[in-house]
Amino acid sequence: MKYAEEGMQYHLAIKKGDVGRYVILPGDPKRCSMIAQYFDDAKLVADSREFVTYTGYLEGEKVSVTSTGIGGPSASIAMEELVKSGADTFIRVGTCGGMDKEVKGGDIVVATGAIRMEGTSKEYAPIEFPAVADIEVTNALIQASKNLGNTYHAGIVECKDAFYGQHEPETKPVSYELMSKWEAWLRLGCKASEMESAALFVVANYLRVRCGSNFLVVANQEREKAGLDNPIVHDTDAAVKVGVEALRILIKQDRLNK
Ligand SMILES: O=P(O)(O)O[C@H]1O[C@H](CO)[C@@H](O)[C@H]1O
Ligand SMILES: O=c1cc[nH]c(=O)[nH]1
Repeated sequence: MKYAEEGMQYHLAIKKGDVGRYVILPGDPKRCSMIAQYFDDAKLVADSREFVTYTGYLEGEKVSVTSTGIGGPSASIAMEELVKSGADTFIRVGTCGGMDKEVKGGDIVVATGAIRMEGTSKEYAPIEFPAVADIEVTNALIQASKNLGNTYHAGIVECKDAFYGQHEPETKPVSYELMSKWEAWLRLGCKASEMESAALFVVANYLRVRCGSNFLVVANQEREKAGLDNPIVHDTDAAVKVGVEALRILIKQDRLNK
């Protein structure tokens, strides 16, 4: 595709050499500078649309952080252009809403797989293909949560395109479908709801790269509905620290396995 100058990626405005093989993927562009603070010698390398990229070092290895924006369409663009620029290992660091009643605001959720109730992954793979996280990245995220003493939950997350379809389903013309599917996801033990992992996991499988996800739980609407205490937490630092620690684990493991 030739929309940009030779070697420059059209949306992210990065080229080969600008990013490391390891990339953290937050949704929110403003989370990038927070994450880059944990890198050594971090530099802003691009700021284009919703895609902000910093590159620095962890354990002496070149690493980057790029925001994906909200939803599968922009997340798939970020992953495609990062892979074209040399990346092969991704950790999404996001926020989510708890679903299972055990999952509380302030906890960490590590996704083992994602429900594909969004549109982007369907333009990559038939619906029978599962959106599954990479096992090495997932194990590193679980180990990182343990190392840092976080309360964490590993399991399936739901991905959808409409944030307000999750939070105000009864107001939508297709409430019957949104509410009955939500009930099924709850009965199946789904941990949390977010928006990008299904697309990222399917695109990662297609591109033969590794991707896992961890999230800060902002709150849990099911706890609220049941009259249980429902802490509301917006500070994503705990999830950022888990993502950075998991990257350190992966870098060391990859060196051993070389
Ligand atoms: O906090 P981020 O990483 O953006 O993740 C979550 O927050 C956004 C919705 O508020 C969606 O992108 C969802 O996946
Ligand atoms: O409830 C939430 C919180 C963050 N992101 C979501 O998609 N849903």
